Amino acid sequence: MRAAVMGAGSWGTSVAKVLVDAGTDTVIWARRPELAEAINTEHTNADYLPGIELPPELTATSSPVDALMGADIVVCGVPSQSLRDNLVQWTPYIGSEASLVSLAKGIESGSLLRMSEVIAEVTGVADDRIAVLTGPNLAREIAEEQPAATVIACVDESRAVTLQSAFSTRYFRPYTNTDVIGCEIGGSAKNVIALACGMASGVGFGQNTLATIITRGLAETIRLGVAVGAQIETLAGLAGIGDLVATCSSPLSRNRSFGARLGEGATMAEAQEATNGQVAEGVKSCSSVRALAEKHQVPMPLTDAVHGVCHDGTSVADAISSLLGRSTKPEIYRD
Ligand SMILES: NC(=O)c1ccc[n+]([C@@H]2O[C@H](COP(=O)([O-])OP(=O)(O)OC[C@H]3O[C@@H](n4cnc5c(N)ncnc54)[C@H](O)[C@@H]3O)[C@@H](O)[C@H]2O)c1
Ligand SMILES: O=P(O)(O)OC[C@H](O)CO
Repeated sequence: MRAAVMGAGSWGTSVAKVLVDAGTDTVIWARRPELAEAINTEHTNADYLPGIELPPELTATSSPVDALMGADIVVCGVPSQSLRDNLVQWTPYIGSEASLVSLAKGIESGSLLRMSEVIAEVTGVADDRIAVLTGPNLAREIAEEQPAATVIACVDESRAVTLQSAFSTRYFRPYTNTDVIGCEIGGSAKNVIALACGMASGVGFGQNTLATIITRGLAETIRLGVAVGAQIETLAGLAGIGDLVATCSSPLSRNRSFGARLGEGATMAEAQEATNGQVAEGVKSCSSVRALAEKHQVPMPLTDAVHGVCHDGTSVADAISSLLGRSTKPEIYRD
């Protein structure tokens, strides 16, 4: 097995390390030649994972063609809104039998497609060769080899099992799932809910508020998931509640950190600084998740509130008042 990890940000680099540690021959593509050089010679990626020693077996290149040639597994490790443009460049060099694995947790703006749908549309690859890797996986903790589980989802269960083995290490434990939709909805929605948790924490609210947002965030994620064909069990698992809890609770989360700065009174530009130049997917995906919910007539009040703060100039205080001012309802409802 040979893997190409396309994207040398924090998660692409951690996943490349996992693959090498799992015994999979791996090359990582970095946009900047100097980063590829640093990975090859110093075995570090100081911008994204400072202090982490990468395995010497991991090779890097700034040529997407060199990375993709002969790869059995192509791991898509760039942010959601740049995946389409990158895939257009990569497609001619992707092998006819290769598995494509999406790492990105977002919904494409405009098209409202999930990342596996973007991959299928651009590359023309059939669904049974497209997989998603998602779960409670903060990149730095995985790079530090802290134990964690994840999900590898593919409609072709046997391909998911093959990939499971390519990504299995003594610290990283993948479970298979055939519910690609549920895994992608869980991964995209949790970033938006983590922004809300960050805002609450930035304002100074404690654990009751956070638990309320996580639980009601899961409720609206399940409503959206069910409307687009996800299984509730998936959202009750690692790709749903698991990732939601990790992202909403950790100061390592870029989405939570971004929200926390907004809750403290920072502007959007100031909040961006809290992520050290790394992507906080929920900032853009709150609009596409909201649009997807509107398309399916699914109420997502927390997502609406986050969208209002990030894109409509609503203050965090007004967003909170408006959420608490909504009419009372039963805990469980579907419409
Ligand atoms: N970091 C994590 O803990 C983590 C964990 C699981 C999933 N993810 C998801 O993985 C995806 C990638 O996130 P990340 O954490 O590696 O992000 P990052 O910001 O750390 O790195 C993004 C990488 O993509 C590259 N990039 C950015 N824009 C690009 C473009 N237009 N064309 C080509 N390359 C571009 C950057 O140079 C960088 O190498 C996101 O969807 C994120 O939600 C992240
Ligand atoms: O840092 P975040 O907020 O992008 O979250 C990282 C991962 O998705 C957690 O599983």
